[in-house]
Amino acid sequence: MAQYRRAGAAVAVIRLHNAPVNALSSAVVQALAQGVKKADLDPSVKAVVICGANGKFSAGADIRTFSSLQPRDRPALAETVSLIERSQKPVVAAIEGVALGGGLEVALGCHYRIAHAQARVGFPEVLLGILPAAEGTQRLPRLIGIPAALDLITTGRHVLAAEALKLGIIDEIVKENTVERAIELASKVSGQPLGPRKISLKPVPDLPDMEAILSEALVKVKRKARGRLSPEMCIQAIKAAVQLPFAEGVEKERELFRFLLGSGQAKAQQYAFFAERAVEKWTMPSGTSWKTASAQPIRKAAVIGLGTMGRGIVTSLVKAKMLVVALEQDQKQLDIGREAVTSLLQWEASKMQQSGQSQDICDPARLQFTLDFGALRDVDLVIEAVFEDMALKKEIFRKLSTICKPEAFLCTNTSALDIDEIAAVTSHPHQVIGTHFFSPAHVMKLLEVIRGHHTSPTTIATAMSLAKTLNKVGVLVGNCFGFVGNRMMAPYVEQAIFLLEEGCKPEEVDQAVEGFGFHMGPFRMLDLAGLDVGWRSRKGQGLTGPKLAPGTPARQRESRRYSPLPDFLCEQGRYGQKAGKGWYLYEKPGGRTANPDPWLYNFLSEYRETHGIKARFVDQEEILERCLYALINEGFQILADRIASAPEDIDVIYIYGYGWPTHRGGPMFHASTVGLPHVLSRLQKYSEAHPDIPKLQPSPFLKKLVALGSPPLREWVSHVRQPSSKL
Ligand SMILES: CC/C=C\C/C=C/C(=O)SCCNC(=O)CCNC(=O)[C@H](O)C(C)(C)COP(=O)(O)OP(=O)(O)OC[C@H]1O[C@@H](n2cnc3c(N)ncnc32)[C@H](O)[C@@H]1OP(=O)(O)O
Repeated sequence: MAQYRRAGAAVAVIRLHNAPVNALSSAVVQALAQGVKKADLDPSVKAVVICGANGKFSAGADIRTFSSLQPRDRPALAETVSLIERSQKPVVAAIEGVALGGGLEVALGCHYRIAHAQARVGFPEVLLGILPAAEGTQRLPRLIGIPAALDLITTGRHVLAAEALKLGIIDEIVKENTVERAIELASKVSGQPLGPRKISLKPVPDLPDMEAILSEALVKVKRKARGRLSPEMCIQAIKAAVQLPFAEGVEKERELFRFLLGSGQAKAQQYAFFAERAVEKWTMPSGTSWKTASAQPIRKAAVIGLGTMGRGIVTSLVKAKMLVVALEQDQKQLDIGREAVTSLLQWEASKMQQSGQSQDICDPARLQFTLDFGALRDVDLVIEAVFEDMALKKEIFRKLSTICKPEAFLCTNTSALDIDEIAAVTSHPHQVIGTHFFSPAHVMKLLEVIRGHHTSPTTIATAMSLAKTLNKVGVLVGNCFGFVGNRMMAPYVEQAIFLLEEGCKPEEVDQAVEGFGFHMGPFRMLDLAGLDVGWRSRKGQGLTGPKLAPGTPARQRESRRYSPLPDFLCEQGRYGQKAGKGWYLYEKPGGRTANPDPWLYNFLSEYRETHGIKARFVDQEEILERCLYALINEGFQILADRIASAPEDIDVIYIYGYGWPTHRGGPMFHASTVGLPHVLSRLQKYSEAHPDIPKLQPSPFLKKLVALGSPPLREWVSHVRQPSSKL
């Protein structure tokens, strides 16, 4: 838990030990405190070094134990940090790997801090719905001043050693032998006065406009937080550091921590933290899993199509230091794509420079632009990113199947199309897989990885490992129309549009959803994505356009309710932001400010009149419930169909791909929080009111879970019916 040893005659070294990240469990904290006391009592020890095993200082408090923390208790970690600072002998932190959260708080209790050049420090607690509660909100402002402390504590961002040195968090950077150098420093400073090294005794550096800085910070975090409490509480704690003596500031910090810990938000954010890690450990319905499948190395990759998606994918691959071949169909498109990728890479390089990272990502030698399919002969993996046209995709995969080396992995970037149909045209269907990137692909963290019927475990492992290499979260899902993300999105968008028919305005629906915490409501999202995308898909499905049977009622498709509203908008060229008009009006084509549009109000009134719909007032509760519960209901069906192997998969997809607010933990977590019987009863009510909307009819799996007494979320999949044996 914490090893105590002597280094040379006069230095004691305490090494934190709790694989894999030296989380500060109560046993580790206790052992650390014992080590510090032992060193203090031993007259032959003149100085102490604290370090971590396996090249990591510590990733902070053990998050798994938070649910059992008694909010009334003074955190033992805070006691220990204070004990370290009170030590009569100099204590030096030797930081390798990470010092995060409680790990950094331990380091701030030390009198000196040395870090390896690759080490990262930070206070990510805000991302877990809490705040640094081992006196971190009181020490950091004293050490680095209010503006920098506000930035680090309210964003949770990690900083590299170089930036930490600049900020004054650490005293020295070393390229190797961090612990040895710390031992040297400890020996050198032993006997020197410790008072000036105790951060708690320092005043917070004063600034003339302190009040204004704090108020501005509050306005900024409130605007960004979308209902998340922890950033605001972090500011209150930092304010206490400015206004109160250290001990009273610590009391305030504790009070705010207790409040946050007891809030549902902390639970949701911590669930999301572990869900993100759980999805890496994928399992197929056959039982094959990450444990047995091994990924193949990818050194050289190709991207076909340099539209918005392709450009982002190329940028991601180049950033991950791969060799990349970028292919287009004609010179003009290739030149446009090359220019766009170059400017994306320059932008990325400048961002990396600002954060002190090396920026050698733009090395042109690693990136080849071509019109020639022959250049794909030696690539390890191809990502096809042309637009959503099955015939085109099949033509490309047929070609790839003959040109690429037999062991190459063939990925299709699609948001809905059938992976098996694409794989069927190749000679190696087991090496074909869906990789659904989200736009912009070099920014968005989600990668939906879709296994086809024949996709091999090695192909899956390779695609999941690619996600990690690209610094994305890969989630493995099954093959069905829309997979997980878009399949659940469809009933949500459908409800939003039905609500317009019934009397809402787009901004009313968006406000309700944004008030819940989404970054964007459904109509702003549709305008951003482009209304023509859905229109093309509906035409493809024969729901509208030339394939629609003559005489089909305008608002009905196969006895189900259908709204032609988005089709009408597209017929008018209202494709959304890019056209300057869609569900909203924009200042110009490509403009970003969504303004309510009187034309649309008239259009909606006329539409209702034509179809004999009497507009009614719909309250916020109904708007939210119909949109969100329709989406959640589909999530239960997806679990029952084994398209997602666990609720965590769905939640991670929604948090990282669709802007579901993290402090609500994802749709399935949200359902478990509001209670499955509640979700069921609301769906029953709405489906009775709208019997022609099948997506409001409660999923049989949801009903089953309620009948079973609503077991906790982690038990849900054990109640999914196993496919019947073929024997
Ligand atoms: C009592 C309260 C008093 C004071 C307040 C202090 C609060 C805190 O300190 S809260 C914790 C703050 N720290 C963090 O938020 C860091 C969280 N961890 C990470 O960001 C990353 O894990 C990492 C950067 C440290 C390492 O990343 P990577 O190498 O990609 O590994 P993984 O993320 O897959 O993690 C490996 C493994 O470790 C588990 N884990 C990581 N951190 C913690 C932790 N703080 N507590 C418990 N467990 C942790 C993680 O879940 C992985 O395990 P599983 O694969 O089994 O899930």
